[in-house]
Amino acid sequence: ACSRKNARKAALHPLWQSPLTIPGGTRQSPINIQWRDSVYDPFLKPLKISYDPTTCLHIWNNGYSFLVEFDDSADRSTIVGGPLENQYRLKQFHFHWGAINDWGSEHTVDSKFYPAELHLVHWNAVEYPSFEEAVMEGNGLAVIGVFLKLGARHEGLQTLVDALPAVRHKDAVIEFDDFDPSCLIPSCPDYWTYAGSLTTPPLTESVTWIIKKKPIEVDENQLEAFRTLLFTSDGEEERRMVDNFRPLQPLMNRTVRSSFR
Ligand SMILES: NCCOCCOCCNC(=O)c1ccc(S(N)(=O)=O)cc1
Ligand SMILES: [Zn+2]
Repeated sequence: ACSRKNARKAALHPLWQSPLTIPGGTRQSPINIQWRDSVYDPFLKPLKISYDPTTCLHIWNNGYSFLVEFDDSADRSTIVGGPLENQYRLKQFHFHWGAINDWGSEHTVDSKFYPAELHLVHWNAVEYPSFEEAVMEGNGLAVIGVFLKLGARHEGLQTLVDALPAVRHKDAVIEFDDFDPSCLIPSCPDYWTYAGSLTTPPLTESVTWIIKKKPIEVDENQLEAFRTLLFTSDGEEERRMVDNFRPLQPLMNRTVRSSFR
C-alpha cells in the first residue's frame, strides 16, 4: 500500500502539473487494463512488424525521456495489420520508468505497475503527409507498448544503455545507427488494443494503442542506467530523470479488446 501511495505521489510529480486530463478529453492515456474486462476480438489480425535497422538515426534526450529516432521519409520501417486499417511508419521509440522498481510503467495490468514501459511510435503515412499532421487525427498514430520487468539482462537493450552517458543532459544527441527495435518486442503475438492519446503534451487523442501482453526482461543495472539520465540541461541544477510517467486516466466509454482468448 505504501508503494501505491508513493506511486500516486510520484505520478503527481512536478512533470505532470498539467491537468490530469485535457478538458473534454474522452479517450486519454494511459489506462489500467483490467484483464477480465477486455473483450476477445476474433477479427483482430496479427501485427506485422517490418523494421529496417539502417533507418535508425540518433538518440536524444528531449527532457521527458530518451528517444531513438528513425528516418520516416519512406515506408522502410513499418507496421501493418493488428487493429490498424493502414500501414504506419516508425518515427521514434522511447521509455517511461520509475525511481524504483515498484512503479514506472504508464499502463497497468490489473492495477499492477511494471518498472518501465517502451513506446514505439508510428504514424499513418497513407492518409497524412507528415507526423505533425497525423498527431492531430483520430487515426493518425499507432503506439506499441511493451512492459519491462526485472529479470535477465537484455542484450539488445544493452547497446542502447551503453549510449546513455552521451545523452545524460536534456537536448544532448548522438548518432546511433544500425539498430533493429524488433529485438525489444516479445515474440508472443498477444496484445490488447484501445483508442487513446499521447501521454505527454499535446496529449492529442490520436493514438491506437497496441499493448503487448508479455513483458521483456531487463536487469537491475539496465534500469539503473535509465535513472542516471537528467531532466535538466548541462549547467542547470541536476534533476534525475525518473518517474516520467503520466497518472492513470479514466476509461470512460471505452472497451479494451484482446487479440487472444
Ligand atoms: N509541441 C507542440 C506541437 O506539437 C506537434 C506534435 O508534437 C508531438 C510531440 N509529442 C510526441 O511526438 C509524442 C509521441 C508519443 C508519445 S507517447 N508517450 O504517448 O507514446 C507522447 C508524445
Ligand atoms: Zn511514451
